[in-house]
Amino acid sequence: MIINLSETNSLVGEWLSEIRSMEVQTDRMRFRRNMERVGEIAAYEISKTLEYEDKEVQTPLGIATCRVLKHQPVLATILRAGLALHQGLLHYFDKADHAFISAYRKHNRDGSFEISLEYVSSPSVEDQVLIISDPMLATGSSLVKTIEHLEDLGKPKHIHLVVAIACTVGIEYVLRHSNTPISIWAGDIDDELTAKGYIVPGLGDAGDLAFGNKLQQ
Ligand SMILES: O=P(O)(O)OC[C@H]1O[C@H](OP(=O)(O)OP(=O)(O)O)[C@H](O)[C@@H]1O
Ligand SMILES: O=c1cc[nH]c(=O)[nH]1
Repeated sequence: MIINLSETNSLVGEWLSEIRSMEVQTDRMRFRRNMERVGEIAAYEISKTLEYEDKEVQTPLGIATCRVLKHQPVLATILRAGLALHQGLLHYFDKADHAFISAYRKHNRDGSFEISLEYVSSPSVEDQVLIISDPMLATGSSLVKTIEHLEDLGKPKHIHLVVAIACTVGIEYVLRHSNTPISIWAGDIDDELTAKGYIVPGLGDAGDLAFGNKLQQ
């Protein structure tokens, strides 16, 4: 299932316009906060797909039957660009366990790159609903490598990918390579990818915009 959150009229369109805008991007705090907001909305939408159970709650005046989550999802993110989006999901799924994965593009002299995955800290994902956040789904190689690694630690029941901008090529690549049912929640979807793996029109380099330029590795 692929959900483009910009397809229906909502504030997501407003936030995406700021996230993409060269003028507004210079305000790093707004860039990160808008990423959080996309994560918050995705969390709310994903919450409608999860399992619930009744819970009796004592109020000052009586007993209320409330619908509460049956199981908490596991929230995973890819360092470093995913942190703000992850924080948005965490605002809503505030009781969840977390996984952190470091994946970055290691560039070769000829301009090509491989994904280097160096740090993984994760709870068991066996039979869990796993929500992975990463702002950009470009070629899809970072997410596929991350999913493969997490799947080695256990078989999740379902994977939800939360991204700010997804590229159609990357979406197809991820769906082709996963062994687990996947839903992709994208703030918006673009069709073009440059030879260097940047989404067009996209937004630029999400990690650098949120946290500053990094030295090339
Ligand atoms: O779909 P892909 O082609 O794999 O590209 C997407 C990756 O690129 C960005 O990370 P980046 O490598 O810029 O790392 P950063 O978090 O250090 O900025 C982004 O956060 C994704 O992880
Ligand atoms: O367009 C892109 C592609 C990968 N990573 C980014 O930050 N931006």
